[in-house]
Amino acid sequence: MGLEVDPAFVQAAEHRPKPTISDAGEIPLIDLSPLLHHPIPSDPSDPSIPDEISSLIAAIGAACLDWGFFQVVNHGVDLKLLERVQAVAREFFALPAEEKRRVKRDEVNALGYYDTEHTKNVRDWKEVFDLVVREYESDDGSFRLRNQWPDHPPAMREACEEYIASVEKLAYKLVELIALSLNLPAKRLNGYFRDSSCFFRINHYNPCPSPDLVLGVGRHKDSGALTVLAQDEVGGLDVKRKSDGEWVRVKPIPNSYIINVGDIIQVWSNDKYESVEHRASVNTEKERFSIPFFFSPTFSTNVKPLEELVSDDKNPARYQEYNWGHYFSSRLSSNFKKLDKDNLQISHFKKAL
Ligand SMILES: O=C(O)CCC(=O)C(=O)O
Ligand SMILES: [Fe+2]
Repeated sequence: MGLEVDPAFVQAAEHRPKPTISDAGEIPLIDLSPLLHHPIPSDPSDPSIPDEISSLIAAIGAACLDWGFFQVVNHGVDLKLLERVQAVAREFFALPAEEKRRVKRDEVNALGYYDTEHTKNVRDWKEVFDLVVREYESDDGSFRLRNQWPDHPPAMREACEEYIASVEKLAYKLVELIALSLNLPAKRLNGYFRDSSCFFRINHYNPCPSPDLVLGVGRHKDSGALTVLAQDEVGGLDVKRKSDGEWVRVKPIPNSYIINVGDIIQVWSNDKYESVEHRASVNTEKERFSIPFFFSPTFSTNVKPLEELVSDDKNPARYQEYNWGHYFSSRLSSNFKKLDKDNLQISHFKKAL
């Protein structure tokens, strides 16, 4: 295949997707149906926890430990809500470019439509629509998160808001199960999300003449606490398998969500649950949509390893505290355009032990 794309999209040779990708060794598939019959227990050491729930907590703990990624079914989010978002997404991205650009992100307001995002300073083969649950403006007015709703399709706002309300409930359940798997009270982490900075995105990947040279989203780790991702039937999400560093394609499963641990859970758990690199590959034939919900704490949160999970002698804290709001705004400004420097990573807060 020749160079049929703008060089701004072309990945360095070592980061290009291989023509064949392993679909062996799939990420764990977890059935959340025990939650339909039992409440989430509050205390991990409660002797009356039903076996079904203990097994579920153990499966989530093992998936976080071994993969940092898993898929869930019987998750309680009504499929119709997702289908409505998929329908409005299809309509929105099919609009003429000038129509989409009327709600375009800019240097101050980071929300709306955007088609020139960079991951690690290489342009992504994608266009996105971003919104937040809670709007925000920095004290000096230099950074703003203000939702921009297009005139078309008119149902976009309602479809997104209803979907997000339901996915947020799922995210809380998962955070509680993850807390229990770390032997913490179920609601140990909930307070951080009270005025959460949740971020919602619709990714649209057009077919590409050179899928061997570009990526829909370059390799990255999600910087929030937990991501709840819906992908369509096309497939293209690749996860870096922890056991051997190989890229593995995540097979689309109807009516499932892909869950991954973000950098904040990695820091809270003092590296027990690692945030794992992933990317989106594209193809020559089919457009693809993916819809991540990034569940993240209040911007004022100072993120550091949880005190209950560290001990000065055996397991000292591996990170210095960092402020989530500063981190988030720095990451957002680094994906706005190509820069000459690397973006902020949690490794910058790693302590020399
Ligand atoms: O498209 C996908 O499957 C992954 C998207 C992703 O990783 C992201 O938006 O952070
Ligand atoms: Fe991601």
